Amino acid sequence: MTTDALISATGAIRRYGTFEAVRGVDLTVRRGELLALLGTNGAGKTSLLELIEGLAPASGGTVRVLGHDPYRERGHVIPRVGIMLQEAGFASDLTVAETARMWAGTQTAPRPYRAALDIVGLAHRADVRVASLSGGERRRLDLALAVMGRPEVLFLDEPTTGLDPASRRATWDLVRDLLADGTTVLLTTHYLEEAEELADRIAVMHEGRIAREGTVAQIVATEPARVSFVVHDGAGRVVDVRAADLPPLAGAVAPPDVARARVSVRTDELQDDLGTILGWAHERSYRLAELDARAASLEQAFLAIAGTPSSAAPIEKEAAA
Ligand SMILES: Nc1ncnc2c1ncn2[C@@H]1O[C@H](COP(=O)(O)OP(=O)(O)OP(=O)(O)O)[C@@H](O)[C@H]1O
Repeated sequence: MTTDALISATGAIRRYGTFEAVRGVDLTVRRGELLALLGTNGAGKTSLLELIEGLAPASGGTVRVLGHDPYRERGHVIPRVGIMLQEAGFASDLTVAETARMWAGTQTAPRPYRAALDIVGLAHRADVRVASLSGGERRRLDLALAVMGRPEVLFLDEPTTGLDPASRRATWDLVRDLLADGTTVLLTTHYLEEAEELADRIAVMHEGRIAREGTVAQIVATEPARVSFVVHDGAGRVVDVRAADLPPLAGAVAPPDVARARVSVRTDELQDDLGTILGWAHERSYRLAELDARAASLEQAFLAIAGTPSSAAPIEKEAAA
């Protein structure tokens, strides 16, 4: 993977009337990587994606795809990108094969249309009318069309919504194959597992801004780890421990919580504080039953970002500008 950016947004803004849905976003997707754009409903993902796909002009800032303005220089960009929108408008009275063949006719150097249907597992439905496809099969037809022209850059807007687990995994395998072939992918999804499986980097959008960006490890590192346990004595009886009985924990972000004998600690220093707790238990010949120590999950980090109220300062700054 080289470091050149095939997609970049700098201070990108999208307004609907006076409402600013995208509030000065900086984003880069490098050649050959997959960036997953996450965010709560209404965070501005689709509004941003549409700027990058060239479907709408930016109200401010700069957007570049393959070195071009995707809206004003659409003719340079479109032949080199594949777009899988959330809702595709197929002619429902055409068959799958007719739809694919027609789409292939619009591409510069398409895959054979049957090969495109084959890689999404839809070849056996070639003669079925689009109107008769299931929701998941339509999604796969969308994907077949998006990859038909062997795009350098692929936009996937919630590609596995409505797919069963097996089809979802098959789609992930296909995306991995495309990445291995050097395709650059910008993906939006509400499935955190999908982002963890596929993404080189993740950007979490919140209220029109990129709230956090990085690898999964970098994003979860910003959230405290958790340790929880129930203290037993040597005879296996539950010991009624209080928070004040525990040793000082250097990384604890809040006092330990004790609920129905289960002690929970949130800490920024998992290894050190776990060592302290184990030493404390050992000295007292306690057993730590149901001991669970784990780093933060992507879901935890996501929920923490989603629960953050609108960052007042930057918005006020914009209003004053
Ligand atoms: N055409 C429009 N006119 C006015 N407001 C709009 C328009 N399209 C979107 N919005 C608003 O802009 C904000 C961002 O919407 P957007 O669809 O980009 O969010 P999203 O992150 O893609 O959400 P979801 O996950 O629900 O698809 C929302 O508050 C939405 O109501």
